[in-house]
Amino acid sequence: MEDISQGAERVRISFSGTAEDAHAAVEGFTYVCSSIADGQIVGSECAYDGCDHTGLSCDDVVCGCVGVHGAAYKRDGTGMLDPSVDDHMPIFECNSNCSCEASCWNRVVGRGLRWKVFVAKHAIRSKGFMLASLDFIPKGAFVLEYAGEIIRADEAERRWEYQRKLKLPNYIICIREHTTSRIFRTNIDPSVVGNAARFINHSCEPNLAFRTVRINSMIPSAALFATQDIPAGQELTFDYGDACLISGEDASLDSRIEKDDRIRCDCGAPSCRQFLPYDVTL
Ligand SMILES: C[S@@+](CC[C@H](N)C(=O)[O-])C[C@H]1O[C@@H](n2cnc3c(N)ncnc32)[C@H](O)[C@@H]1O
Repeated sequence: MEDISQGAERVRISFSGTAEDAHAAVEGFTYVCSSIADGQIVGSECAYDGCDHTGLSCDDVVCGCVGVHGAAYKRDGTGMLDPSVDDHMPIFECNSNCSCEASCWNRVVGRGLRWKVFVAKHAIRSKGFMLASLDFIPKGAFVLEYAGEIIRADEAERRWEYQRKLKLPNYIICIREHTTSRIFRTNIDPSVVGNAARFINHSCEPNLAFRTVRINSMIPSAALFATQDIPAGQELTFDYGDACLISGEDASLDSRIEKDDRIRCDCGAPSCRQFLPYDVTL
């Protein structure tokens, strides 16, 4: 096992395999625990007000954060998503301006990785590396952020075109949040600067799903939560078509692309859609 994590990650991320495999996995990328945005991205400097009740736990009667934005987590301090809350709603966690305790139940993604995960070569060669869990992870738990460079749409398109021409693996995801009046789009590229989430493969029947979580700025963290109980040793997957946080929209994307550009999906799920979802807007 070779450690590829950055010191600030709360749980060690290790690689199982040969030293050569470990080297190949981490070659050419820098480890970060959460996404980084350059100065051109609007909102990266915008910290919002925190709550003010030193030493107390937050509840929606006294907490400004939860009172304004609503609560998504159970209040029992386990960090689990509350299943009764609409899973399309963005999450606002207590942030660095809040005076509540570090153990506040509304701080989950902000506290970082809690489970042990590892990178390994996938048994199916075409899938390259994969990420799997060393721990049992319960349904509703935060697993890890999809961290990388936050880039503008034109830069995402340029990078994607480059990767497509060279037939390189695609790591860029575009998260879309739909409101009644507009769509907020966040492009994340972990190709060169990223964390262990860049090793997560697609599955048409995944065990993780995205939620957008705002902590210290209006730029969301793309946080992956367990959608089912995940036994220790199981591969972690998400649906590449689900980065769009509105149900159903990705279904139309496959029919609008060139046949040559499609990557055959080897997820092996009974409902496999045969090709990896593809975002034509990149
Ligand atoms: C975000 S990367 C995932 C990590 C990648 N396997 C690696 O070795 O770094 C996405 C790439 O992994 C491969 N991939 C992911 N899921 C796959 C699947 N279900 N079937 C086949 N290839 C897959 C494709 O090459 C895709 O472009």
